[in-house]
Amino acid sequence: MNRVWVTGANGQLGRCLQALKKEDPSFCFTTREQLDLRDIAMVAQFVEQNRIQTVINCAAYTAVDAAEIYAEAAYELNRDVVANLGRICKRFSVRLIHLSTDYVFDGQAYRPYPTTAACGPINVYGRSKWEGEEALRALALPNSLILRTSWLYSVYGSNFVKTMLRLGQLQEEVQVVADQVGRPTCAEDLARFIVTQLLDFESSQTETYHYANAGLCSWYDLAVHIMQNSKSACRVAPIPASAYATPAARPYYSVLDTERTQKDFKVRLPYWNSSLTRCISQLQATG
Ligand SMILES: NC(=O)C1=CN([C@@H]2O[C@H](COP(=O)(O)OP(=O)(O)OC[C@H]3O[C@@H](n4cnc5c(N)ncnc54)[C@H](OP(=O)(O)O)[C@@H]3O)[C@@H](O)[C@H]2O)C=CC1
Ligand SMILES: Cc1cn([C@H]2C[C@H](O)[C@@H](COP(=O)(O)OP(=O)(O)O[C@H]3O[C@@H](C)C(=O)[C@@H](O)[C@H]3O)O2)c(=O)[nH]c1=O
Repeated sequence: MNRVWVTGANGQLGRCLQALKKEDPSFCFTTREQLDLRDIAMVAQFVEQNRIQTVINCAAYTAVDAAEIYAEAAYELNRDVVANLGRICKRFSVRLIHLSTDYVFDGQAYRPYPTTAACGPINVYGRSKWEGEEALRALALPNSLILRTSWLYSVYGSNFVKTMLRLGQLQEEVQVVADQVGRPTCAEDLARFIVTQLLDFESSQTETYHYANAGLCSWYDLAVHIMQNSKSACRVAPIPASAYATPAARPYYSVLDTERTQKDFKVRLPYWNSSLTRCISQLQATG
């Protein structure tokens, strides 16, 4: 039995993985309250005592704007904790599936970023995630991978889709940035990909893959789709990022090239708009 440990179990992806695997006795899930990953001794003990063979690290500091102010906390979780987790995985010969982000890129490209493209994060969150990636690559963990994804949403937690649904009920108009483009990704699709494709992944070192839903759009396009699908009368007005001040800069173009993933795992990636329509229906059905 492959003993799998999912960290960040209360997060969006963690909860999607729970929805798929909670009843599977080979899986265990921990929240921050149950096991704070900053406690290295506890992490090592947990891995050893539970004879963990695979870790899916969904825990992260994901508050992009807050990271600009609380940079230390972001680096602690996204870089230092990841490096420690990697060392523990190496010591106990554990496979690590680590999640990362499109925000490791600078957004100046004009075609999708392959996994081999140079990174150049433009905010603290992106830099802290990238430094976490680099720490893992330096460890060269066998059978392990860094899985970058982008613009995650789900029925759980807070995300752009749920924010727009809420604003769509409250406001007559919402202004949304139209010059930042990416690939919205349904966390449920991602969770399914992880459990069906990655648990017996083999490699001699830590590999990098991209998983995102197919197609691409701007935040504005995404908001329009959300309002239309939820039958909201709220107007969506396109604005440039320069007109929407945020503490963190966001990349203009952070489209992940998923070709390597499609080729190596022989998978087709669902289109962002069909997965999004399904998620909106789920959210509306549950009120
Ligand atoms: N959200 C997105 O749009 C994207 C996310 N990603 C990456 O995907 C992964 C999953 O993201 P997502 O599910 O959205 O993230 P969430 O922010 O929803 O979940 C992260 C989880 O990490 C937990 N956590 C925070 N600090 C600690 C700690 N010290 N010890 C243990 N757990 C801790 C949080 O616990 P608590 O609930 O108690 O705060 C939270 O449940 C992350 O690596 C993220 O960087 C990549 C691209 C896009
Ligand atoms: C709420 C709102 C946001 N925006 C803009 C701000 C920003 O440019 C863009 C997205 O804003 P958010 O803060 O929701 O999304 P953000 O936190 O930037 O999302 C990112 O999260 C991290 C964790 C990732 O890894 C990324 O892949 C990405 O998903 O939309 C508007 O233009 N109008 C609005 O009313």
